[in-house]
Amino acid sequence: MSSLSSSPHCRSYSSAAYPISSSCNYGHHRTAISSISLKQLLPRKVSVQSNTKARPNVVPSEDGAVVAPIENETPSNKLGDGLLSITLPEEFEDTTSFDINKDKSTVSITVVGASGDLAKKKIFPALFALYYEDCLPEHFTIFGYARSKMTDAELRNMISRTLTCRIDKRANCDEKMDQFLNRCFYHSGQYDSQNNFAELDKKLKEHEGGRISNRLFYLSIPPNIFTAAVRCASLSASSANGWTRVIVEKPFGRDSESSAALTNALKQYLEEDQIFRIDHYLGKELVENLSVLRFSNLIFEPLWSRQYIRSVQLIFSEDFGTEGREGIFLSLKYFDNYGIIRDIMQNHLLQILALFAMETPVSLDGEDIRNEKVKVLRSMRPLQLEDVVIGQYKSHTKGGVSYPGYTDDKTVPKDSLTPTFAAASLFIDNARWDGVPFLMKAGKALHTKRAEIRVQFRHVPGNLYNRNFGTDLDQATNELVIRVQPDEAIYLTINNKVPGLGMRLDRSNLNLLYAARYSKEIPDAYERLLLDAVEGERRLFIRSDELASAWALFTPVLKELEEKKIIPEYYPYGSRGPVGAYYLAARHNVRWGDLGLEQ
Ligand SMILES: NC(=O)C1=CN([C@@H]2O[C@H](COP(=O)(O)OP(=O)(O)OC[C@H]3O[C@@H](n4cnc5c(N)ncnc54)[C@H](OP(=O)(O)O)[C@@H]3O)[C@@H](O)[C@H]2O)C=CC1
Ligand SMILES: O=C1O[C@H](COP(=O)(O)O)[C@@H](O)[C@H](O)[C@H]1O
Repeated sequence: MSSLSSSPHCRSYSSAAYPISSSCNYGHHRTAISSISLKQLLPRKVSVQSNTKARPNVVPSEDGAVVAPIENETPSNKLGDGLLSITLPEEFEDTTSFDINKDKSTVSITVVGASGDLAKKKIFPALFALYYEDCLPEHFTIFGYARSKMTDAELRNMISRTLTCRIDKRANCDEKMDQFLNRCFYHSGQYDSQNNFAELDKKLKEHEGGRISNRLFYLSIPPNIFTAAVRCASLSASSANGWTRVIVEKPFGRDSESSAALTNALKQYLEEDQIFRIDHYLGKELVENLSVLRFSNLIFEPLWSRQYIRSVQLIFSEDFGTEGREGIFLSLKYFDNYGIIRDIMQNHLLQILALFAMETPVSLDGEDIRNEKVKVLRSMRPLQLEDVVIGQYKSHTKGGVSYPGYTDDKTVPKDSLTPTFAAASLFIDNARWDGVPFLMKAGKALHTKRAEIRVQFRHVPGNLYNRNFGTDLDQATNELVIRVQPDEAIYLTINNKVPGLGMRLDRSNLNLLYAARYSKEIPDAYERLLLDAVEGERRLFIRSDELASAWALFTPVLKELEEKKIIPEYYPYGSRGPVGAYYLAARHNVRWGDLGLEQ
């Protein structure tokens, strides 16, 4: 019998959505590995190995039966030698896929653009974190691919500078790093050369050693070379007998037309289910928690509509500008060509909005969730010029320190009108959200670094405490805040009585501050997304119809801003941004929830 490899951190469990799941140190994860489905096996006898530490994969035993790990072994199901025999009922028509060749399969991850900023800063560290947490498959190899000439040792040296170990458990860190680096290799090649990718293919095969090869390509390169790289990778380095998946980084075009052209080009070489468009905000812990909060707590879902919610605010701010950024920011003047609406709103904030506003999906399956998100996006009104305020930061001196303006950067044209700040009001024209303003605000070089979702509830009708108790309850309505970063938290602002013999009202927060509640370090978004891509879980990746709907909302206004050369409102570096944003909210009878905050 094939032995099932065990990881002390992996356990199996089952649920309707994720029938067989593994968990490394992150909590649950899905396994959707190609091979056979239970349906194909029925009504065959199934043997289950009672090894709680085993990975939850199913392998054939010598007599052809299927062997799977189980969580709990009882005397009644024990057959002997840790084996259990069950016959599956006919109605167990499950399409669950099991990896019948676990020991015979391998995953090769190729980081295309390995010499770049994102690869160094995020991708390799995330891969190491996955390895450190025992989340990568037993047989895996990592290849860096780029034009730069480098040896394996040089790549390892480069990567090692950005690897870190979890603060909460540094045990065996150096050892783990060495083991990880020994599984990293490099191949130098052009992005548009089939020959170079064929050479990579040869090297990958050597490492795969005859096992079933599953291949993941992470395109960490400028967008103008996405298609060439996909063409060459697909034609010359696709897996011959396993899966091939490609992670694509944003930007996915700069408007509806260019995005559609990119999608069509990718689809010449890849099926939709091979394309993993990454939006790293979807991998953030608190964004993942959004659906859990809403759908697993009775108290929220009934309030989640126009009836109780006055406005929803999606706020992103950074306390630094675009100066000094490396990688594509610097080399391709990316930001000046895209601006904050394309950089943050059309993707990160809109994705959060869609998750926030969607109807209950049929299940937690990736397609069911993405179907609901698309419906929200398709129900939205395309943005109008009057719904948008744009700004650009200018230089400012504070405490003797002088901060540069956006156009002071040598790589930015002096007359650039590119917005570094934008605020917008969006509407979802469906029964649940009719008339509720969804306000977005995103900016660079502001007074603070923060990303949060603020849900402002309506006032209490006929409120007994409306007057004379120290608080204007028409203003002091409940607010639910999901702080994505920093200091991840979920808190609800309520009105309460100030203790004492009198009757005075106060506002307080019921606060779930993650750092106080959990000692565990929160994984980086890239870790979650890379693991999902390896496991074939598509829930957090953007489907092409989602992308097209997202661009349809923003493209008209982006064109109008550019054609009419709308001048941005200038705001000092480190300020709260243009005052126009406050008027925009006021037009909808709303105040930005982050206004009163010190930081
Ligand atoms: N950096 C970041 O913080 C973020 C990046 N992204 C996206 O990730 C991808 C990679 O970004 P980043 O790492 O910053 O990019 P880089 O500019 O660092 O480029 C990555 C690699 O691509 C190669 N390259 C760069 N310019 C060209 C060119 N004109 N023609 C051919 N090859 C080129 C270089 O490798 P070599 O010369 O060795 O071939 C470089 O090391 C981009 O799509 C970007 O939009 C998304 C979010 C954040
Ligand atoms: O995608 C992008 O995100 C970063 C912010 O990401 P975060 O995880 O650090 O919040 C932003 O700086 C960059 O402009 C944008 O391209």
